Amino acid sequence: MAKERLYLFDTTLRDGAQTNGVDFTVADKLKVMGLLDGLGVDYIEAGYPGANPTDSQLFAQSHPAKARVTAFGMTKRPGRSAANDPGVAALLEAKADAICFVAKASAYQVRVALECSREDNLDSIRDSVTAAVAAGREALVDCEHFFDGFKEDPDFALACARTAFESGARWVVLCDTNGGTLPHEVEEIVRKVVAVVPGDHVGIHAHNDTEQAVANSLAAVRAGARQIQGTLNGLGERCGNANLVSLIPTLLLKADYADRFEIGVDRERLTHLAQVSRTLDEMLNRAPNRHAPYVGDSAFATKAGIHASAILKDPATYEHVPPELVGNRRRVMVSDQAGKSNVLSELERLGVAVDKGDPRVARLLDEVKSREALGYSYEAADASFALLAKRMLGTVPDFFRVERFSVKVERRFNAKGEMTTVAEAIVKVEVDGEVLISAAEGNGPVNALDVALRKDLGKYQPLIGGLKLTDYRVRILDGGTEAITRVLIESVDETGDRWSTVGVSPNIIDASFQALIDSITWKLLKEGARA
Ligand SMILES: CC(=O)SCCNC(=O)CCNC(=O)[C@H](O)C(C)(C)COP(=O)(O)OP(=O)(O)OC[C@H]1O[C@@H](n2cnc3c(N)ncnc32)[C@H](O)[C@@H]1OP(=O)(O)O
Ligand SMILES: CC(=O)C(=O)O
Repeated sequence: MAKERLYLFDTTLRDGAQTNGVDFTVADKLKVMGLLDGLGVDYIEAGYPGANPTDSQLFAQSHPAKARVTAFGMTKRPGRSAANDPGVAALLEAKADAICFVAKASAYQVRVALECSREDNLDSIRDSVTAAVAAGREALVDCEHFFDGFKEDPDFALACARTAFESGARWVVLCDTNGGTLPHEVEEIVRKVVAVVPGDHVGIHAHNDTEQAVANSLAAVRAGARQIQGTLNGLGERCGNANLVSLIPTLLLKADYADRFEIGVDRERLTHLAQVSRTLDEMLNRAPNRHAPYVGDSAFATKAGIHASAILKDPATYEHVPPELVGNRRRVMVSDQAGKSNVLSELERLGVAVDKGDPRVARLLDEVKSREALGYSYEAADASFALLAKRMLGTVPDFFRVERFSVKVERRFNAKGEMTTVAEAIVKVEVDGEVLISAAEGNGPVNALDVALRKDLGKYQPLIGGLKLTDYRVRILDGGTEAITRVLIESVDETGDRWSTVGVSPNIIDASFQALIDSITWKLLKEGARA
């Protein structure tokens, strides 16, 4: 049986731009358009020409893309014709393949927000769509508040949808604008709409206010809608829009959808999905959601020993799809929830071949569990675990020995007479029988200690030149005076490799020192340094 075509409409650059804290530049938008086009979405809603200088500038140039570049804006205002409406004029002038008009589809919204009559609203839809089609553009109508409007007055909501379709709109998009509609309601209402407007002209635009935007989009498809609007990483107003990064793999990998529908994204492009998702987060300076379905760091990670044991026999035992299909990877972590299988898997990743029956595996696992009881966390500190494992297997040389360190924090007047806080550290290390003393200042005690430690490591100095600290996290594990501090440090080197190390102590400087020493030692081991 021939598959039906399902269209993907991305609004990362329009509804996504309405996300609290998100602010795209023209350059950002062009980059995201490239990512989306590479992925294979059908429509890219790039912004709202006339609403702000960024979007006006963006739509002043044409965009050679396989996807249909779409300009968003409202229908003409009541009381004037489309030909006399500056908002509609900006849309018609925009260099775009398609125009998506937003129009109210709720009698209540028409009365309260637009303060016009129902007939005026229908006229705005009719006149605006007709003008866009006459100008040779593909027209879409986002029927705002459609589901709430339908519950209140189905005839008026349907009249809005029908007017859009009969005026020439290629797509009539049903919007759950306030995001409160549930999947069973969406399914029921969309079935009624497709009896009036053919399903291959109906789209769904779901918001995530009850965390069901993805489920609502799938419900609409089951009921007959054939366009899904959504955003990368679920960006969007308030709680966001339907997340295309979750929807795309579901449509391609789950039989109920994959067997019936074809989308513009193919299995090869799907392998870039995790990268696309991370690139957007990086551009927006947002920490990626570790628990994001399909693409998050934890999406295919397991801590539990029982799971790890089965995964090593066959990954399908605990994975709903293979991670490589979406460009993600499997992670088997070592922690206090682990069994020997977790340790073996991690050792294999580190290139260490050990037999499951080797008593050192059980000893290493016991050591990890006792240390985790003291506050260490190895699942978040891959390099510290690797060092612990390699030490127990006897393969870590003593590259250097820190004989002593001191750190001083002083608040004093500087030369300009301003009060400043200065941190200074002195470190005495022995490398190959040679004693080296380094002193450094820093913007805080840990920074001063880090700089002093890495200032002179004798013969190893050329190997650690590109090492940098990129993240420093502190967690106090017990309250009160018995508090234990856990420090997690992330480091990066000149090759872009990243690793994390951990230190635990009642004293924050001491905990930081342990994590710093592990980081340097891991770098030397990675470089193949010899003692
Ligand atoms: C559900 C959604 O996400 S819809 C998308 C919403 N996105 C945005 O609003 C982002 C971009 N918007 C903007 O930059 C500005 O709102 C602009 C430039 C579009 C308009 O700005 P202003 O002219 O100052 O109007 P303002 O934003 O205060 O109010 C919106 C006006 O549009 C009217 N309006 C709202 N929807 C529609 C519609 N579908 N058709 C016609 N008019 C509409 C409102 O009634 C209101 O009219 P009023 O000024 O007579 O009260
Ligand atoms: C159009 C739109 O973004 C909405 O109704 O949610």
